[in-house]
Amino acid sequence: MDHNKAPLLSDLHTNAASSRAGRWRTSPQSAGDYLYAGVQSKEVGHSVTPPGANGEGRADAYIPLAHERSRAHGLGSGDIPDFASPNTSLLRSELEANHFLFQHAAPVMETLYGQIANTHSMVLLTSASGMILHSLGDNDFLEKAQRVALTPGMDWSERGKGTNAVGTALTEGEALTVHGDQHYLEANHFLTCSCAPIYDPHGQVIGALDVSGDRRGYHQHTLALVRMSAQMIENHMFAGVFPRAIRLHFHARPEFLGTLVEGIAAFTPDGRFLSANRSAQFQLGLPFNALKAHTFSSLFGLPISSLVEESWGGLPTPQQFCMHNGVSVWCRAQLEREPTWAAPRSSAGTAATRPSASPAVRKPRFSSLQYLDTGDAQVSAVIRKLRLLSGRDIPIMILGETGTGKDLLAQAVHSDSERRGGPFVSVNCASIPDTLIEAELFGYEEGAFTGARKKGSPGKILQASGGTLFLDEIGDMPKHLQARLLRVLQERKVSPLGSGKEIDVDLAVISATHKNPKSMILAGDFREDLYYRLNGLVVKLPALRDRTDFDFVMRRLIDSLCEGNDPVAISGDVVDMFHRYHWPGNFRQLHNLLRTAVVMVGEDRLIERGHLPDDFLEEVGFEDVRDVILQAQAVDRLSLAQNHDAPASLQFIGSNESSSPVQSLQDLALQAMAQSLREHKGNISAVAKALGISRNTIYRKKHLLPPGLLD
Ligand SMILES: Nc1ncnc2c1ncn2[C@@H]1O[C@H](COP(=O)(O)OP(=O)(O)OP(=O)(O)O)[C@@H](O)[C@H]1O
Repeated sequence: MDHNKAPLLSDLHTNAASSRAGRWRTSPQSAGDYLYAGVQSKEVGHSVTPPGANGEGRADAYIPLAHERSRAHGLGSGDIPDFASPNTSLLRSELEANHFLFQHAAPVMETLYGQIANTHSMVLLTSASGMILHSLGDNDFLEKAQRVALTPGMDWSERGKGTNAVGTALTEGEALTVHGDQHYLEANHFLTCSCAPIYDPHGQVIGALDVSGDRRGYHQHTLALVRMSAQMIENHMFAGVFPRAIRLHFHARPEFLGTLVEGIAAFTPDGRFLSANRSAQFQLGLPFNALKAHTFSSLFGLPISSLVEESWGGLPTPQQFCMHNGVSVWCRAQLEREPTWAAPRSSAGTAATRPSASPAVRKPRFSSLQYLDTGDAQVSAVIRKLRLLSGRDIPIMILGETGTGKDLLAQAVHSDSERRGGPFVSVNCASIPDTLIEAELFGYEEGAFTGARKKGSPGKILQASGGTLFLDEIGDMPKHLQARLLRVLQERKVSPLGSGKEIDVDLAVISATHKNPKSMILAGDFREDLYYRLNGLVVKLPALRDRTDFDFVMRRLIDSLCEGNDPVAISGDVVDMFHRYHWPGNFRQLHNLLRTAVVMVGEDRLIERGHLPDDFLEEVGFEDVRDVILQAQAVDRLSLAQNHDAPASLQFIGSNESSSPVQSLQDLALQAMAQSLREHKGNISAVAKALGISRNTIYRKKHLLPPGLLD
């Protein structure tokens, strides 16, 4: 038989999708499986555990096939192996060629040897061709080993020695044990050998790690040790190979991050797959070659920029991602070096005034739930709920003032869902004239009405089939169309205007409104049945003024607006003003304001009061006065409650103190807040109620209040 045709075990596996022979038998049910799978034994056979007892019948299959290949190589089992002295010049050139492997393997071999010392065995490193490059071993066994040529420079390929752990593991691409008489050559029957192939970060077998010993000293844990050590070598090699890569470390259980069994995958700064270690391949359920066609976002459903954003600036906390196969894993990202487009993450508070550390050329903004989860507790809770519903096609209704990011959130839900490959079709029910909305939504046949386009139009609902339909400003949908929409949602069929036929549609529906749907129902403007059809989950986005991550989102917006120019900082005065303002237009307003300011800043790259529009400054000024009046009222309420003769603020204004009344009123208001906080033991809602001010006003004054009152 031609040895090239000699069968591999992997040939027998119908779902062996990998170039790494025989490795991919099944996809993981859970990434946690790898905790065990990564170290499990593939024992060919020995006298303690009978061949085949270790699952899948594979052990039985190795030996006959390997023996068949050995015969095909022209070997006879009784042959005396070639124990001639090793060819030193060949060894030298093989060592040079395998310098990278040797460098990473040598320290691991030492550690492994430490584990097996005094067990009459030795540790061997071989090249991909099966030549022994390095050996460490017990003296008593070494002598015997030398007799069977377990020394550097000797060839242990299947072609040279027939079935043996090194040769067979390299041929099958699988870790395995060959025990006693399972060696093809009788001369090797006194051995027990466990070997794992070593893969380089490009997915190629570059060598093998082996523990060989006297068969009487067999221990069933040896293969697991060898396998783990090979993985250790592979993980070491991984680190320095992709200098500009983004490295992702992941595992189903966060406590396994940073351990030997974590998955490691590398991506280019624009998200292309570079490499993955064994655990990563196992967890992703794809072999190396199949992964090459993937990107970070096709595997993790997120743009790589959001990962950079999350992980930049120190040791990031692990984040939970859902992989393409539905398995959820904890991830930590490491940047080998800052990609030119990475925007540094700033923290909340004063850091918001800091400019980026380097020119921030960001990729276009992406939409994903992860991207939007920037630290505000209410937003995080919304995102948590949406993640739980992901993939269930439960209708979602997003509430929130104008500009709070309802549209962006809907896009994020879509791009994190299994429908992300399908269309995301947005219809703004408020911006389409009543007369056209029906045609726009349901489509029309050619000539269905005057002004209709020549060839007709499929309509937004049909366009969204296979993806997500986003009905923005659903509260503005004309009532007569609400019934029609309800029918589409119930029956999942659409009938274009002027056509008698009904077409099946398959879509997820997200709706949004800045209005209060319940009040609209009460007022008779919104059909209750449609509301209940749309509100599988209702989530509310907070107003910008109420967000506790204001500083972070502001900083991120500024960074994205700098777009490759020098970074821009923002003065403390402006930040304070932003904190005081109530932002009726929310993100949209902040975005517009900052866009102008970033263009207007001079060479000192600092946004100051003068870079803000006059009407905005006027409004802030008005709000400041209103704030003072509110605070004065709060003080008065408190003093009246304490039976003072006259309201404290009025008493004060009537006195002849020289300091500014505005400043002093603020002090009084602060005192009132502090006192009330003490009385209500820090319960902000109770204080807000008692003083007649918003909770947010209290939060905004946090930095001016005595420490410990508001923690
Ligand atoms: N979390 C965020 N970070 C930065 N920008 C945001 C964020 N959310 C929204 N934006 C920006 O604010 C603007 C308004 O967002 P979006 O259209 O999603 O709001 P909306 O609530 O749907 O508004 P409307 O109710 O008026 O339709 C967009 O430019 C969007 O990119």
